[in-house]
Amino acid sequence: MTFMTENSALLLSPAAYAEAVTTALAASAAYYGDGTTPLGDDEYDALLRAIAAYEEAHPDEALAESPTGKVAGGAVQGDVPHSVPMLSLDNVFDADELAEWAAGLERRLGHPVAGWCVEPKLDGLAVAARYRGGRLVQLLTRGDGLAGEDITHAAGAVLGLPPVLTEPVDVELRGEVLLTTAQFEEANRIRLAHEATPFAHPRSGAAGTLRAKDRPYRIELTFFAYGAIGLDEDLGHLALLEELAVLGANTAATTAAAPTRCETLEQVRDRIDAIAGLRADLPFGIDGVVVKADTAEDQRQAGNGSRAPRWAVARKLAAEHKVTRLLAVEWNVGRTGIIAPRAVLEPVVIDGVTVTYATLHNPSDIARRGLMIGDQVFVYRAGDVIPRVEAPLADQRTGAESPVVFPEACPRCGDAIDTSEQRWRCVRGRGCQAVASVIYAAGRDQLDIEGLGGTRAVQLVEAGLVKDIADLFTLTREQLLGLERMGETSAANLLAAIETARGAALSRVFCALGVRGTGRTMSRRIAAHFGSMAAIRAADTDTLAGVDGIGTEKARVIAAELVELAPLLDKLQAQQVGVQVTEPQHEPVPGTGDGEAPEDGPAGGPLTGQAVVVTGSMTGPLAELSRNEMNELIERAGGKASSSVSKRTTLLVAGEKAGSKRAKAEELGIRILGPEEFAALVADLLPTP
Ligand SMILES: NC(=O)c1ccc[n+]([C@@H]2O[C@H](COP(=O)([O-])OP(=O)(O)OC[C@H]3O[C@@H](n4cnc5c(N)ncnc54)[C@H](O)[C@@H]3O)[C@@H](O)[C@H]2O)c1
Ligand SMILES: [Zn+2]
Repeated sequence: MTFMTENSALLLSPAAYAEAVTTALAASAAYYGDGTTPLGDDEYDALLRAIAAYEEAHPDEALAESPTGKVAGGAVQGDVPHSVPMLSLDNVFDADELAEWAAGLERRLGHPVAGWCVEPKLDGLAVAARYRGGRLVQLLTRGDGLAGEDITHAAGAVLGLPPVLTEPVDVELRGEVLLTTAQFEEANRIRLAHEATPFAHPRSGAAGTLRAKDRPYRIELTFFAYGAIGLDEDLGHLALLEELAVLGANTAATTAAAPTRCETLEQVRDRIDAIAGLRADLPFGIDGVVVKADTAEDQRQAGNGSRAPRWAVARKLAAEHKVTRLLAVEWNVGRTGIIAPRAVLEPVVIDGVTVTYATLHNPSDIARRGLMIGDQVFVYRAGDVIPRVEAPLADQRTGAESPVVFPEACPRCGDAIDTSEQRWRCVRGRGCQAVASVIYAAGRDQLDIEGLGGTRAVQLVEAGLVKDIADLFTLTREQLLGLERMGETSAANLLAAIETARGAALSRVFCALGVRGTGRTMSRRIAAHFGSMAAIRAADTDTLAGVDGIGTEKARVIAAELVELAPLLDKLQAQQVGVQVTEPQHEPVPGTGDGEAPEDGPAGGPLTGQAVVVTGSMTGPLAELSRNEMNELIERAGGKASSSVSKRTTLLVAGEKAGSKRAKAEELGIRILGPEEFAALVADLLPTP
């Protein structure tokens, strides 16, 4: 398919236009049929906008079967005529379009709208439920809007749609049938137990379930009423909803996103924002917020178009489900030895965020969903949840897909995998991590323990002497001498190096922990911000987010890691590691948390107020310093170290072979010093060799 981009799509030829129409019709037929469409809703909407734009530019070429202006895009039919047409809704995509739409409505009315109702746009299927004498006699789909399909057989499984109303009235209820999140999960549990393919997402599950006739199992759905025919015609919309609830039907009034009366457009916008904010926590999916003129009088006066009423509009929210390709499955070993699969995706933007990875929970999850590498998959992301792969679009397979390869040995240490539980685990458990974390912690930019390289780390872990980095500090000479190829001298040297590490700066000890999302720079910032390990441990997510460069998301990860690391941190504290306060203390400066202001470090140092970047190789007194040590030096001197040159950079230390950073600094007129000049500037702070 040639068409894919959002919003910007243009159809350039009659052939492209015809292809787009065919694609849209096929997608709609699948969407309203069994829900197996290959397109995400955003893509479908963009496709329709492109088709409409082409038709506006070339009115003579418009095809009769075009979806433009038709309920359900003209792709579905029905054989039971509706009492009153079941219409769709016009869409707006932002606050400006909403204001424009409202102004148009008020122009048409010739007076301001006498109050609005704002309610969730439930992401399911529209149905009409006919009651005679208070008894449910027929359930219909929307179909093409004029006639629907009879789905009365499904009524018994729909919660909120009473078989008998509280009053013996003749009425037709209209509303949405959907699978709540819990019903969706239960549905897929049931489907898998019956060896049926899982539903790709809740809406398609609802569509399939309503139309299915002879399933050997029952899947429960939920109804929300939002309209009726045959009640008092002078009821405003909110009053009508109340009446429906009295009759026994479920309405959105029972939810956190309850329909709300708004007097002004500003209140409407606030309520839309509020409902959008609730979205991730609602127990069912919404794909927008519906704004309706509330009074019956305004509705009558505005009237209906052929596809949609003129007194209501849907403010669409970004889709939470997107279709993309599963490129690979990665296997990551966690701290406790859990081996977890992760989906690598063709990058896809969901609600403004580019998603490249998604969780797959555990190996059986992959098997259960029948995923294959190369599959088109539905990916779900809402609010702060970790994106997850919902299901493959099995009917989109080309034959080029390949099975997901499950690891036979631990991807980190190569030892065996314990597959007896749902979550796989390296047989070494935490020990699997131990070697890697000891090597990392002993590294030059962390605890800098000379003589503790890869081989030694493996030896120590295998001998059972070291399970985590705290164990290093209780090693004895006798224990070391018991190891192969360990003589008196090496043992003494190693113990001495470990003893030095006991007094390492807080930033280095923190860095040695290998907390996810914190490298050297971040560790220095955290250490400088809090000043002690106790203060870091006491910090909650909000406090952590106050550290320059840590967003809320990262703060949450760090806080969670610190909780997980508590036993290790206790051990380190007992060993007096990282308790020495060697970090420059500093109070966060309010109002300067813009990411680049040189705010860290003690006042009064030679680099106070300077934003410093180092490039090229250092010579002279600085020759021995790693880049991290250079950055530590800059911060000790009151400056702020950064790795890239920007307008805010005030000083570049350029050594030999300085390249593009130097050029950029020259271009920006930034002060440049050679290593020797810089060394002179900070001479008092240089480590004594
Ligand atoms: N992915 C695809 O292939 C594909 C194909 C066809 C349609 N679609 C999606 O469906 C949309 C068009 O479908 P549509 O015509 O059903 O229109 P719609 O979903 O944009 O809006 C109209 C429908 O909203 C529903 N609705 C939910 N809550 C409501 C409330 N509180 N008050 C009134 N109505 C409410 C009703 O069912 C109504 O028929 C497209 O914008 C697209 O996102 C997707
Ligand atoms: Zn392992």
